[in-house]
Amino acid sequence: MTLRRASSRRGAPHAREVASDEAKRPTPGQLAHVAMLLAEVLAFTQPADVLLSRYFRTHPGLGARDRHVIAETVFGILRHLRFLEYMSGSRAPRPLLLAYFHRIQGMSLRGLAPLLNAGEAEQVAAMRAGSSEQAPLAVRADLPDWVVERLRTVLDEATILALGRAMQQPAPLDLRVNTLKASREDVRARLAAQGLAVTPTPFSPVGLRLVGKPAIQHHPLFTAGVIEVQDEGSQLTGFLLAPTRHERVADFCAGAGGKTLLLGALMHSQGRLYAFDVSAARLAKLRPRLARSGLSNVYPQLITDERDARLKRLTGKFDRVLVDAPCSGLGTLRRNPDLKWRQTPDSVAELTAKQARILAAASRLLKPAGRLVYATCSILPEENESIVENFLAQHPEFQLIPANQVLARQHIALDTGAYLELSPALHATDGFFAAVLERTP
Ligand SMILES: C[S@@+](CC[C@H](N)C(=O)[O-])C[C@H]1O[C@@H](n2cnc3c(N)ncnc32)[C@H](O)[C@@H]1O
Repeated sequence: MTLRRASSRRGAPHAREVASDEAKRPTPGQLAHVAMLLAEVLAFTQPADVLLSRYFRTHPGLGARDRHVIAETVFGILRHLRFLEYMSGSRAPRPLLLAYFHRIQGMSLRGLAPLLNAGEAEQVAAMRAGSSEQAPLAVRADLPDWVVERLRTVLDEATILALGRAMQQPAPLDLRVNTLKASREDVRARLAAQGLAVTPTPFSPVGLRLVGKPAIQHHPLFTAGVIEVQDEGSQLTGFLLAPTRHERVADFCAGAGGKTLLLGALMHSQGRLYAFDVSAARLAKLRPRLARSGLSNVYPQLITDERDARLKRLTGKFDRVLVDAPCSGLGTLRRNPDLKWRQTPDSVAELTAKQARILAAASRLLKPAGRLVYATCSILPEENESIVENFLAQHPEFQLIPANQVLARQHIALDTGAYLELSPALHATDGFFAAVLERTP
């Protein structure tokens, strides 16, 4: 409404609006693909990015522009699903995507008209009138009710709303510079000289942040192992563990090795760094990254689970252990907006039991005075501080070392208190949690 009045005053009724609607308007073909893909995605049986890749493989005729529009629209709808459902009163693909173009993309009814089927103009007109101002907090924050309930135990309403809204924004692309191969400043200067908008990350001393989403995977700096893609929050776990040369270090849940590579570089490729994981497929992805990185101190180890006999033989042998625990991933909604609808209270209950078992098993690897870092990319208190508090209650031989002090010793000016707790609303990182624990000497 406001936009219309403003246009009329400038004496060119709707001209800008029409031009902008035309730029935003998908083709009927693109819209049909979005509706088909959305029907699969909204079943929430598999991750949205997996379904998206499969859809593009089975529709090879789609051009780059089509793929871009389809992917952006599906992810845009997932980011705003709760609000769109509230506005359209439906979870069917067609009303959701019309609500998305009208209420999120700001397309007018007139702009949408060429795409509408019979009866849909009335539906869209009804959506225009609706407001979410009076809606429950969970709708305004675009989060499931059960997540909001749990957040309410530790956060006030305004913080939950800010968090939910920040999670709706796409994440920037954070890079980690492999300091074995180059300095952050050198890499920044090279990327800037190529016209990329790049700035140093505010907290991690080895991070760079890129605006937009340039395809960095084929960049010579990437293929030469000088840069890796890694969120700034993840980078900071390395600085909490702070491994030094000549130590024996374990990355207990190494996966494809995002944090392993950073730890190896902080150790200057010296000492011994064991990368444990239960997934052969994930450890296999670590191999080419290791080859690019130039690290020679990393030993990938496939284990059956946290009770593997090999781990028993290593009891009391490590100086530092990182537990980057399997978690709900609810801190990564900027990248994986479908996760908020794929996780449930039951799946989180299973995860918390596993997290407690893994943390207890990993702690047994430490020498006296050894350091343990427990980290998740979750925002739920039960996966974070509750796990740590229960662990400390059952393991009096460990104590909590304030994360802000550990970071300050490394000249990282980031004070979120005794725990590292990052939020996209405050720190422009994923939602992230980490605690530093030390075994008494
Ligand atoms: C959050 S991901 C790790 C991500 C990885 N650290 C990185 O930075 O790329 C959690 C990992 O824990 C592994 N995992 C699950 N159960 C485990 C267990 N019982 N012991 C060790 N690792 C486990 C999963 O296979 C998964 O790779």
